[in-house]
Amino acid sequence: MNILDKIVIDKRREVDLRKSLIPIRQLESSVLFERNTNSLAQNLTASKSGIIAEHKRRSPSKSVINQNLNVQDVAKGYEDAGVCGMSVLTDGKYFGGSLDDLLVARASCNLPLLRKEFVINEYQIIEAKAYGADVILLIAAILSRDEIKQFSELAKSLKLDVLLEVHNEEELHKSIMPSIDMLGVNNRNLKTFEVSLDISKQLSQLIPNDFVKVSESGISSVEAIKQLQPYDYKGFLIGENFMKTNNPGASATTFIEKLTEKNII
Ligand SMILES: O=C(O)c1ccccc1NCC(=O)[C@H](O)[C@H](O)COP(=O)(O)O
Repeated sequence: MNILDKIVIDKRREVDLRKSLIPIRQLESSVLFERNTNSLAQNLTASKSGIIAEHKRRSPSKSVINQNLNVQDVAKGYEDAGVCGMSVLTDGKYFGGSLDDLLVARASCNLPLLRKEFVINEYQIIEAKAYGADVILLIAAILSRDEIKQFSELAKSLKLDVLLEVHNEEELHKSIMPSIDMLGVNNRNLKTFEVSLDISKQLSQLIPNDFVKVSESGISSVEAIKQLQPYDYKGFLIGENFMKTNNPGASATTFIEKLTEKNII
């Protein structure tokens, strides 16, 4: 069994447990549920750098990345760096994240926040809103077309942006629908962990222009952004490259400065 299948099996158990502990009506009565959300898609369209910076302690492909930081400092640092949005991993077992991380990030900055999660149930979308997210991730590899439609329409009804993630042509074709705001191409194969920017390059021409294009994973230099820009990507999701340093915010600042110095943006 590949890692993605394992994550989904664990996630189904986890969501059933969470549902039994905190009913939907309780999530819907939280203060943050009433909050006006910020659009990441709009920020990316207006931005030059397009950086979405991630909070990621560990991952199945790299094991430990950084366990010594606090979410508040990371969120403030990313905001000061001028990134367009922040991605917060909320999976505990495989990434060391939590919904509390999302809550702390929400309290620490005004950036649009992406709940980076393996969404397999509507409940997780209501949770995302209740814990301060502005955007949800839907991963085509683990969802049917009907689920993508149902989940993205629910997210839109809650005024959340939807980032739909694909890794190949088949996933892309099953996912195109009006309730998606951004199409993310993951350069990492989530089953084998192989990473290649060529995936973003190959799939870009198949993505209709009505979607904001985001390239995700394996971006570790400004040269990678330079390579991807001709393919019309407006967003670049970067995790490990910032999180492996002692100060991810400073690292994001330097990265954006380099993009300007080298006339990439
Ligand atoms: O990062 C992993 O090892 C991973 C494994 C299995 C499923 C998802 C995984 N990562 C989620 C992500 O999409 C990345 O955290 C994100 O794109 C940032 O990637 P990177 O800049 O390479 O840290």
